[in-house]
Amino acid sequence: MGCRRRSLRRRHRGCRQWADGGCCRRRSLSPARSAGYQGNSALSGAAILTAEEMRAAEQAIFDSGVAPYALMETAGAAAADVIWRAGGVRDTLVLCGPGNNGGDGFVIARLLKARGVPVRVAATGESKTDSSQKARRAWAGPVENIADAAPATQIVDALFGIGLARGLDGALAQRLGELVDAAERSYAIDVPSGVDTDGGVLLSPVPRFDLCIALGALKPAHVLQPAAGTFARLICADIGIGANDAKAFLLTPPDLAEPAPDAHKYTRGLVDIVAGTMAGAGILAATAAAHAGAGCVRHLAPEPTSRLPNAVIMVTAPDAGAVTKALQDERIASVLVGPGLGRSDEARKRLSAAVTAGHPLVVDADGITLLEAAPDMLPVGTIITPHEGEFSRLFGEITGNKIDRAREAARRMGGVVVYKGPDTAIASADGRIAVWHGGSPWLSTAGTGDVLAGICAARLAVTGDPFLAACEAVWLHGEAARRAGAAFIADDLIAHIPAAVAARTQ
Ligand SMILES: NC(=O)C1=CN([C@@H]2O[C@H](COP(=O)(O)OP(=O)(O)OC[C@H]3O[C@@H](n4cnc5c(N)ncnc54)[C@H](OP(=O)(O)O)[C@@H]3O)[C@@H](O)[C@H]2O)[C@@H](O)CC1
Ligand SMILES: [K+]
Repeated sequence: MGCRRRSLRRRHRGCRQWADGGCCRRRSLSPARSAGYQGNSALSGAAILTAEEMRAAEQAIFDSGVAPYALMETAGAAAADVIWRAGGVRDTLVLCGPGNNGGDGFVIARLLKARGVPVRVAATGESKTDSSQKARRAWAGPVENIADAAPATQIVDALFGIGLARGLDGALAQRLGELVDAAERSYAIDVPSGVDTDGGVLLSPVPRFDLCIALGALKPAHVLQPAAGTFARLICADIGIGANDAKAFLLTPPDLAEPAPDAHKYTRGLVDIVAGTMAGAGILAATAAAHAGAGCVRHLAPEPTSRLPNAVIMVTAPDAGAVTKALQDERIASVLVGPGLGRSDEARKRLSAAVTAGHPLVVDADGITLLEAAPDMLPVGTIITPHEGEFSRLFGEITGNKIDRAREAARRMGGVVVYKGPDTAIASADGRIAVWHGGSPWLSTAGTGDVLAGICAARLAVTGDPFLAACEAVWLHGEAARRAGAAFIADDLIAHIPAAVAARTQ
């Protein structure tokens, strides 16, 4: 065990992938700002702040002596700079709401105009905050009524940000949609107007923007569906917000290490897959585990099969007693149970054998279903990988957004929850949360969950750290899918795991 851990110590690289200042989803922060997050193991990505946390972070800046209007100028300048670089000199219409998001819009309009961009401004009505009134006064041009404003090549949505309290009224939502549809390029300032910042849901119809410019930090709406689907690309502009107290972070690519020079298959990690009657799922999981860095994988199934890779050791374990016996091996570094397990009484016994064996554990699929709303029966540190339906069956109703639900579930079970979906929240019982989003939509195909569970088991065997293992697995799974391209099946996905591992190995 000690040798295995020593050989696989690793560090994440912080936000190096964003150092190019690229303007795309999952490329957002400056390296200088992200450096502050590096102390949080496996959590070196961009901070995700709720509206309340964002206001607290802003207040900290004000308390340090920065005037609110100065911060608005900083935010508007950062956004204007992005729009200038992306759009250059194109006729632009900036839509301004009554609050500080609208104030940002007036600053953006003024600064773009100063750069020679033909800019018009349309507002919903009066500006209601001190800062937004100041920004409006500094805008020297006319202010049109949104209802009558002519379309433009570029649209900037500065109607509502984190202060949106309810859905837009029908006429305004429709007008916003028409203007965005008519434009060649569209930008949402901070969040697209109509999305619930914390919930990640749509409070009224929201058009799809080309680019969302998050101000200061990411918000749940930037990473959780369906809100995260309302823009094609995302950039987070640095406005000097300190987010060291953030509880949730964007998942970043892991840094993996080669096996130690003196490694052998057991020091690299022996993974046992406790399979059941539905052979395919267990085979997918075992094959994925074997491709994700484990030293050795054993497949414990009721029946022999000829469909396993030669490198996977087939162990015929016809009943739970045989599973218990096979798991009495101190070399085992992790056990996966669930894929293809079935839901019979015998499956339940096999699950029990896996759960009580005393090894680091990953539970997926039927294993989760068989727990029957008793997640606390799992050993501390277990990784579970539920999709939406499995999560609800296991934990029942938990309030809050997906990040909140994952956090509470991890606390209740005392382990790591990989709450799967197009947005996957990875939560640890100690409160750490990483969110992965923006992956290939082709992952929505049968068997990919089994592959993810197998990768989790491999990384758990390699690292001995459940949260780190889950973070690595989710990233590797998403990266393998990206490399697999379109219309792949789960079997194809496995072939791309080694390249994903290689891409992150020093
Ligand atoms: N703090 C700072 O200095 C900085 C903040 N920054 C920026 O400020 C943004 C947050 O600003 P904010 O808090 O003023 O809220 P914001 O999103 O503009 O909207 C609130 C207004 O909208 C109104 N309203 C709400 N829902 C509505 C609806 N459905 N239909 C109609 N009206 C509705 C609401 O009125 P009420 O609910 O009272 O009726 C209120 O008047 C943030 O996202 C970032 O862009 C940056 O500049 C950095 C510096
Ligand atoms: K907005």
